[in-house]
Amino acid sequence: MTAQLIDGNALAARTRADVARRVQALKARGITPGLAVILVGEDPASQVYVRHKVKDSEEAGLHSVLERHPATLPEAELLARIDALNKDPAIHGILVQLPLPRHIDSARVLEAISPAKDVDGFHVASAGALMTGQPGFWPCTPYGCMKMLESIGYELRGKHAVVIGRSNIVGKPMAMMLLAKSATVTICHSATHDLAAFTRQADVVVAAVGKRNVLTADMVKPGAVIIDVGMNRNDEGKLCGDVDFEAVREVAGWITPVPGGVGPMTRAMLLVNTLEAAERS
Ligand SMILES: Nc1nc(=O)c2c([nH]1)NC[C@@H]1CN(c3ccc(C(=O)N[C@@H](CCC(=O)O)C(=O)O)cc3)C=[N+]21
Ligand SMILES: [Mg+2]
Repeated sequence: MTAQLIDGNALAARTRADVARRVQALKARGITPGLAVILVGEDPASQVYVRHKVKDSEEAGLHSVLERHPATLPEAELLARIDALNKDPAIHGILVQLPLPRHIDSARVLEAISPAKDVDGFHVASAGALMTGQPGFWPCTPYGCMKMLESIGYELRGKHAVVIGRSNIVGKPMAMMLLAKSATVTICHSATHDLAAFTRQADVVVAAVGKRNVLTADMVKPGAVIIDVGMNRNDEGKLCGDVDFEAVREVAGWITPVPGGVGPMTRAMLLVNTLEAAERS
């Protein structure tokens, strides 16, 4: 059996088209959704990512502002910029690209963003809202994973979902979203004894570790749904996920590729969150 692919590029394109339609409807009411993206420093990967985010938003008809600051920007100045954007009525979403330079306290910066404009969903208020089932912004990567599961009509209720990874950005919010759909959720991490014993029981595995071949074919129950959040480089320098894709696809029922899986959906969900921030304003 060869797994069916969950095509993140195609789903992201449909999501962006839907956002573009809703943006036009908002514009007809005199509201243009606005996204501010703040980049501190010259990290090459971050420069590529923020350019993508700005391009995506412009193509969907959003107004976007890219703010670039030198790596030496004092934390107080960054906080002052966030304060100004919090008060700017043309801006509905604020994203501070991570990682930040070491002299800046990332947690303090993320907490300075108004929860009403927290389209990354990284504020503690957003995390608390997700955990307690209240309205708030969901982090784009796990939210995109949920949309991928939804796109194949997968019923999570009563299923065993194993999340590998416990970051605040992916693993923990992913577990909360799966739990909200009444899955039985296990969170595995670097201290887990016998990871394979858990993944072999899983109907759904979400791999979000940031290490190649964390999930191999012998660790997968036949027919399981495999969501690969990893973004790594193989020995040839090619982008690859956390899953041993070619071998696992012969066992799994569904699988997301890297590239072309979770990454494009992460970007699309940022547009959705920004649009919804404007709709709520
Ligand atoms: N405040 C903040 N929010 C973020 O959401 C955030 C961040 N900081 N810092 C960096 C990470 C990384 N990230 C990616 C999203 C999509 C792709 C993506 O679209 N990847 C493509 C391939 C890209 C390529 O070819 O290099 C894919 O998987 O198909 C990649 C990386 C968002 N991040
Ligand atoms: Mg990703």
